[in-house]
Amino acid sequence: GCSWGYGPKNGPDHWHEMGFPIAKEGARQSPIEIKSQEAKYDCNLKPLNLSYDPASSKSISNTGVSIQVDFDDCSDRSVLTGGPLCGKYRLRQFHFHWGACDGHGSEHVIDGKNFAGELHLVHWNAEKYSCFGDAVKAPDGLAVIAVFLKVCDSNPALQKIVCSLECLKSKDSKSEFKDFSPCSLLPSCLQYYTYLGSLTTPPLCESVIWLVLKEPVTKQPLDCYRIPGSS
Ligand SMILES: CN[C@H]1CN(c2cccc(OC)c2)S(=O)(=O)c2sc(S(N)(=O)=O)cc21
Ligand SMILES: [Zn+2]
Repeated sequence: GCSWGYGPKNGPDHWHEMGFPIAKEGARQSPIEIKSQEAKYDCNLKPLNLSYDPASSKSISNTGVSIQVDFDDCSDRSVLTGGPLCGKYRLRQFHFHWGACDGHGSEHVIDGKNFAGELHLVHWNAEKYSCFGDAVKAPDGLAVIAVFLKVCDSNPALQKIVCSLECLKSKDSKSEFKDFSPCSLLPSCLQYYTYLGSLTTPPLCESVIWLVLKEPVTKQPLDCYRIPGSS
């Protein structure tokens, strides 16, 4: 069909001919390969400051291309400030990218290293833009924290997410997902690389300030959950 995904006929190499020319013509397309030796230290950058209210988590859903947890972003309940950011960015959702095997799955690559998966925490600049739809079209509209995921035997924080996958086997299924603190998914060290990029999926808008954490977290195998309809 006409919907994009990650298969041989609808994957990233086809997105430019599926209505998203920016995939080929864009100036700041993500993901990128980060070469740590080429990164420059910037003394003007501040530490990331996360203030998340677990009560603002709402639901978990199978979007057909990912597993996503949505948050109440009608007020400043869960916000990101600091780093390179001007103003407060509200947490809207987090979601995952992973592969069919543990050797690959992350979108960003650091010094040639692929990780088993990657967690994205998506925030939008609610100080400057009146709604998410406006922010996603602006060059400083979104800030996404990327966290690399490694395979391990167990990760209690992820356990709650994996357990809820049982009833999310079909595309567009959704269930309630309350009192979850995204901080539990983050590594202890919040050192990061930052660059100006885009959404890594259609519509590939060039509106993301990327914050890629240097330290990965460990996750249990998610590859037993293939997202239906994504290939
Ligand atoms: C399907 N995936 C995207 C969904 N989005 C979306 C939803 C509605 C409208 C819209 O543009 C008008 C974009 S999104 O902005 O939440 C994000 S963030 C992101 S990633 N992997 O770069 O972190 C991918 C997507
Ligand atoms: Zn993502």
